[in-house]
Amino acid sequence: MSRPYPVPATAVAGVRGSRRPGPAGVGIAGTTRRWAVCPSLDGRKPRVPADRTTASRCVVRVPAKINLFLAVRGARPDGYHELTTVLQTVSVHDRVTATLVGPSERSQHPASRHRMRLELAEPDDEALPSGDANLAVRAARVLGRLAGLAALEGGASEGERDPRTLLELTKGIPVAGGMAGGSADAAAALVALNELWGCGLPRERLRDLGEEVGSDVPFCVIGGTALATGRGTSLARVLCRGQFHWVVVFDHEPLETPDVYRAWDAHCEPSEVEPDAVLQALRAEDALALGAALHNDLEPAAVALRPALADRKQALLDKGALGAVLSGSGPTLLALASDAEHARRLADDVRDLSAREPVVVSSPAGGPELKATTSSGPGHGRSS
Ligand SMILES: C[C@@](CO)(OP(=O)(O)O)[C@H](O)COP(=O)(O)OP(=O)(O)OC[C@H]1O[C@@H](n2ccc(N)nc2=O)[C@H](O)[C@@H]1O
Ligand SMILES: Nc1ncnc2c1ncn2[C@@H]1O[C@H](COP(=O)(O)OP(=O)(O)O)[C@@H](O)[C@H]1O
Repeated sequence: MSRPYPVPATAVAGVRGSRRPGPAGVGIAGTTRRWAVCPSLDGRKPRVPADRTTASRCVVRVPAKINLFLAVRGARPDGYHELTTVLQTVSVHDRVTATLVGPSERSQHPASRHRMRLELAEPDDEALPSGDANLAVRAARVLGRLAGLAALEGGASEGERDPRTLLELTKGIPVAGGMAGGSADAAAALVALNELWGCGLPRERLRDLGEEVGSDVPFCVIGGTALATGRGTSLARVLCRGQFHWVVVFDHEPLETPDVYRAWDAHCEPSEVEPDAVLQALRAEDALALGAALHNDLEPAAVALRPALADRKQALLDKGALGAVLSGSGPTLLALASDAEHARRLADDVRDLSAREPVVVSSPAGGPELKATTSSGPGHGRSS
């Protein structure tokens, strides 16, 4: 059993101000928009923009993440673990579509956005949780609370004809695979609904809100490459030159993140390894050096739960990967190739390692992207 990691009071105190409305006269976006004060369920008076939002449908494409380096410094008193990790987005994507549904003259009226039900479309993957257990729905509630969307809180309906916000998820990222699929959907939901509901929050503010939903969500909101500390939510951007090419090897069964951290508690000790070699390799666009520097302290914990992962990782190295590492809490494994062509050959060579076909991806892959906005309301009705 490892010793608890001493955490400064500020680190466990909660989200930086995100539950509080801004000071009088300052909107949540910190801009000079006009604001209307709306009642919220818990008596606070968050502010929402009183502008006329015209979007009726927003589609956001969001990439998965991998951990190029992950050191666990110890268990914290709040149930999390203190980390140092280098995160990067990769070209495996989910898509989140947010649509205003209902009688058009009502759902398109700005006031309707203040009292609206939230619905998650039937997921196409049965491994996906429905309702509030889904991280995209949780993210929507966090933003809805800040924006004063009272009906989102209780989900109360005044009837089928009420306008509502429909969230639809199209999954490309494996569920519970260590690639932050749920967190990516939460990040995409924040970006899509920020647009759909006309909140006008800057990306940095959405990033801070993400902390209320999960440790990986703030990174998924900004994307790219970052060094994260604390429970994974204190982020600093990292310079990465060029692109890296990977083979992603999936597993047939998911691994749940809390189980892997519990296995770390049982089997591992805090480590002092630092990410300097990874950071240097990213700056230098040096795949060989990056392969040698890949590191994940959660690997022995995941292997304790799923012993076959050790042999699979060794097989990737034997087949010529520059390096191989568990993605986050696993069970997905990442094999680094020297270029795109090497990645394709490697993927062919490791086809037999798991039941699901390996995929070739590149990194970094940017952040959540607003792919389409369908406009409605006076003078609109077009897609962009
Ligand atoms: C391991 C990592 C590495 O990036 O990613 P995944 O493999 O899950 O993608 C993260 O630390 C996972 O982040 P995320 O999946 O967002 O975790 P959260 O929802 O915040 O927490 C789920 C549970 O994981 C454990 N947890 C998570 C983060 C952390 N720093 N310490 C922890 O001990 C806690 O038991 C927590 O209750
Ligand atoms: N939209 C979602 N997509 C995937 N998983 C989700 C989602 N919402 C909630 N989850 C749950 O979150 C947990 C972690 O899933 P995910 O983020 O995909 O993996 P990981 O934490 O391993 O990166 C799983 O138990 C999954 O059921």
